[in-house]
Amino acid sequence: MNALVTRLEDWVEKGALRPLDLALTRFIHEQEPQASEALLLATALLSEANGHGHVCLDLQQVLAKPEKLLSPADEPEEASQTSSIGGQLKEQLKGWTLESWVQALLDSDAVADERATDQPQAASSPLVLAGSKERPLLYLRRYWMYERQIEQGITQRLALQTPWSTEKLRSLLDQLFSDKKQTPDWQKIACALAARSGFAIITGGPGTGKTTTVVRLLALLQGLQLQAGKPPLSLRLAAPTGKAAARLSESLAGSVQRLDLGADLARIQEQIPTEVSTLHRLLGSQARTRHFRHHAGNPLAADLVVVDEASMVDVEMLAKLLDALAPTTRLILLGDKDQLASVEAGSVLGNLCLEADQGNYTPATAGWLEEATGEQLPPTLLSETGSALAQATTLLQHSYRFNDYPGIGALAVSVNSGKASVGELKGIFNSYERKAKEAATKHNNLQLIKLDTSRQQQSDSKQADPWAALKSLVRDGYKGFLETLINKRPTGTASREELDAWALSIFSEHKKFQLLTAVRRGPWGVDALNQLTLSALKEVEKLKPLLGNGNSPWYSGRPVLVTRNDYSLKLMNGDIGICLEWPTQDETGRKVLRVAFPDGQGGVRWVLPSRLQGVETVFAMTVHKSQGSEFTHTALVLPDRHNPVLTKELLYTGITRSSQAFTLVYSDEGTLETTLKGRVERASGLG
Ligand SMILES: Nc1ncnc2c1ncn2[C@@H]1O[C@H](COP(=O)(O)OP(=O)(O)OP(=O)(O)O)[C@@H](O)[C@H]1O
Repeated sequence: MNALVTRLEDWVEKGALRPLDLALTRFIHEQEPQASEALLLATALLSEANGHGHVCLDLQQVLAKPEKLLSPADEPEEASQTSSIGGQLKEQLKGWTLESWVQALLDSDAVADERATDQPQAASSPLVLAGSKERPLLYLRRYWMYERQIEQGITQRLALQTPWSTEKLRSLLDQLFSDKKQTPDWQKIACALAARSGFAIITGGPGTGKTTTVVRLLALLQGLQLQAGKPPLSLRLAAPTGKAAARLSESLAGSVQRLDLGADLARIQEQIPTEVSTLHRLLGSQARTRHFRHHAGNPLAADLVVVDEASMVDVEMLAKLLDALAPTTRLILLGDKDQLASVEAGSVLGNLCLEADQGNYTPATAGWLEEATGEQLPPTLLSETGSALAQATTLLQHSYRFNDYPGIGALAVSVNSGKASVGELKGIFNSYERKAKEAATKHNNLQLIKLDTSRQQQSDSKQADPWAALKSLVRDGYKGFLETLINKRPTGTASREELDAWALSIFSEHKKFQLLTAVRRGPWGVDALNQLTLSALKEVEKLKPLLGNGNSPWYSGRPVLVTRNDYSLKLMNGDIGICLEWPTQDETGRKVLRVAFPDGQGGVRWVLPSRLQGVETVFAMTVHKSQGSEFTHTALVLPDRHNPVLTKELLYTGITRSSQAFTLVYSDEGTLETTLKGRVERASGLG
């Protein structure tokens, strides 16, 4: 036993386990001094797996592919150490069978056997064995409870009956979708299915009309309500981050305005909310606790809740949301199932959408849809045995966003298919670069840059800078934003309105380019790329005085990302602000630096730099953090060697952050290949 604990300590030292994983293992050992190695190793591996986004530990997978465990999330320099740790883990597991491991776990009081029950027990064992005989899953009880809450909350809502007749639905749907462009009209189908059920999922890639559809759905539901002479429904909209909430709010306002309802339905328009809050705010987060103001004992007052960017919602958040809703409150999840999953444990939207590509609509659903919408489902999407969830899920299939920029759409589809080779990827880049040249457009819609960073090792100073192409890209990308900062700066007597207008024009320029990185640490991580960008920008003579001398973290032009919610400053995780130097000086004659943030209502919030606690420079941003945001041009930099975070989902998410142009920067062909083949795999009992 001591040998195992020593080994675990060694793994912590080498960064393969977190101190937290060891602490939990020690806790179990203290509770049960006779604990078996099987229990202690399982506890350490489970805790580590939770840290990497798995909701549970799939014991069979551990035995089959131990090398998939204990890999640091984004530190390539530790990969070699990890492989030897992988060897030690294999040795540790030698001779273990699934049956013997399960039996050893069940022999312990720390593990409760819940394989045969769906009902959460009030038992106190910290660990739960669930799943099935063939696929036993080990959970921390908390996570097991979350999954059960989600299953129950969804099942309960799927059983809710629609209060509206098919004729009434059809009549209003026909009015709302009189501009049919696709056959079948998936947006109309999504509205009908979401109106039929107490729970629905509307998923689709970028620009497939999720927001447009939800606005029409809200108009449909509010319209049916008002036509029945009832008071308007209470509708609440939320997103996982402040950034995503602000973006949805903006696009909803536009979509609601564009709704063409005719005079008789115009009053519906006034009853469609455009205000979107973060999920934390919706549920009433409380300082220093995991608990929310709203829960089963104090449910949220709403008839319907819509959650956008649901791919970013983790298992705990969804469980708490469902817990905070009254059993009759309807829930609709919107999001792109193919995007990266949440940072925290779980890949809930992906798990719930496992059947979405196949449709699996029953003949009964197809018949009802034909009556309610006039649309016919393709026979290939029908199944006699489709689940209840499949009947409430719609995959929007046609992207309207990339009509003018088809290169990004083509690239996203190819990467998402999981079948693209490096050769095919290069083919797509080449063909769109060529098209851009033929059309003589200044900016390429797609651009592929290969850096030869192996030359970095050589000390020959006459060698060209291996990072030159990347530096030139960021100089070009951030030029407009920094020039607006310099050229449009108001004079010393500027009014507050003029300062606000200046900041707003800087925000809109800043959204035109964003450098993305796959990893947080190391030479390809956020810090290194922030430094590289800063030094590249300082090579431009007129930008030098602007960007400070390195003595202070605060300088004019520093873009910052808020990394934790600050309710007193009304700043949310994901908000981006820009540090600006006011044209006036303070009473002591010093420069006045303020960080400008969009206030969400078209104005500016100015904050003293010293008041900002959780912020980081964001010339470069991880793809994870970029979720829920969109930029005119994004450039994604891949590291030069393989790393477990490099997956097709990461690449797809990076590509789809771009609205007009995308640049991929890589230096190693093999890494690009493994990225295209990599998959986010997260153990879970859902789906
Ligand atoms: N049925 C339609 N007919 C014509 N244009 C449409 C239709 N649906 C959506 N669009 C247009 O496509 C664009 C993207 O739509 P929308 O914002 O609703 O998509 P989304 O899936 O929410 O996008 P995102 O990926 O940004 O979240 C918008 O300009 C919208 O006006």
